[in-house]
Amino acid sequence: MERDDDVVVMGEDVGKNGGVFRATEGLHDEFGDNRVVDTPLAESGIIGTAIGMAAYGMRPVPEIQFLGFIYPGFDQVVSHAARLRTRSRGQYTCPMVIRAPYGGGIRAPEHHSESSEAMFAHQPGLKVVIPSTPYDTKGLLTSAIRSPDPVIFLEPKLIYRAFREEVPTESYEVPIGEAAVRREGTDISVYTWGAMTRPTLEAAETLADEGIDAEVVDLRTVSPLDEETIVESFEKTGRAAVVHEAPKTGGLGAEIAATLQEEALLYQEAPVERITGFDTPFPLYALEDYYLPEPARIEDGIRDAVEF
Ligand SMILES: Cc1ncc(C[n+]2csc(CCOP(=O)(O)OP(=O)(O)O)c2C)c(N)n1
Repeated sequence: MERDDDVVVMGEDVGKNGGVFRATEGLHDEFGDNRVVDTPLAESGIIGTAIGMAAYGMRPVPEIQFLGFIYPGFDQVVSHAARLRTRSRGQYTCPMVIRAPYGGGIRAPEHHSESSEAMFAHQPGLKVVIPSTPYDTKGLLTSAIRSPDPVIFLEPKLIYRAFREEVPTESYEVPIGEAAVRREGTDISVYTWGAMTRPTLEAAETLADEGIDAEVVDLRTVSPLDEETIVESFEKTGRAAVVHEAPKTGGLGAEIAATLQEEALLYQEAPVERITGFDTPFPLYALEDYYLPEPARIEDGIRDAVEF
């Protein structure tokens, strides 16, 4: 925001209040009413306004308070933001970043915990980014804001303030569309992202004691997928599991499994395991821990694939 006056933050309570998760804290004091805008509770209006601002050269960063509340603005995202470039044959672009806390694990009520990243990944014209570390969050958000096209930037609520990491004060970019191999291994490739990265790494460490050496790939961007890194890892291990919070049916696990079939069938030694949430609406507190993949369930899934 210091470097580019066109970057404007907007959303429900992002200004004086600093946002429900304090992600925009201090920005209003520093940049004032015109750069940090408290909006009405109206997601369609927030995103629609941001699209207009973006089309005319600004770089709006609207916050949707929880991803589960984006649906009133979904029409704006799909019908307009995603296709402004193609509709206008490149005359207009939509350099907008929609930030939204998402995912489960913090005992929030209905609408606050779901993981609908696959819905956005299925829309051509959008990029969908999900960081899993503080360092990546800053670098990916910077890349997203500088991107000429719309980015859906999903922030896993479970890992806000969950751990600390050194983050440079200077500006840097982490490129969109590049996965990170978080743990190298030779027996199975485990693909995950966001808040599931840490329990997956924990499961991999436990399995290492049993002699199962899992490679853990944090996708970081779920659209476009980094097919090169995904396939390269699989060619080494021949086995795969995908861990995501979202329901299994129609989730990105299916997309990754299909990609492996198309690109590396002859390397495949076992069916691709999908370790996911369940095909139900996200449950209330009592069942939340059961719904979300946790290390023991992730370990079981990986064992199944390795022992097939
Ligand atoms: C469509 C939608 N967007 C966001 C929210 C999250 N949310 C819950 S309460 C609230 C603030 C409501 O403030 P106000 O309308 O002034 O009512 P108050 O609770 O202060 O009486 C928000 C943004 C929501 N519940 N639904």
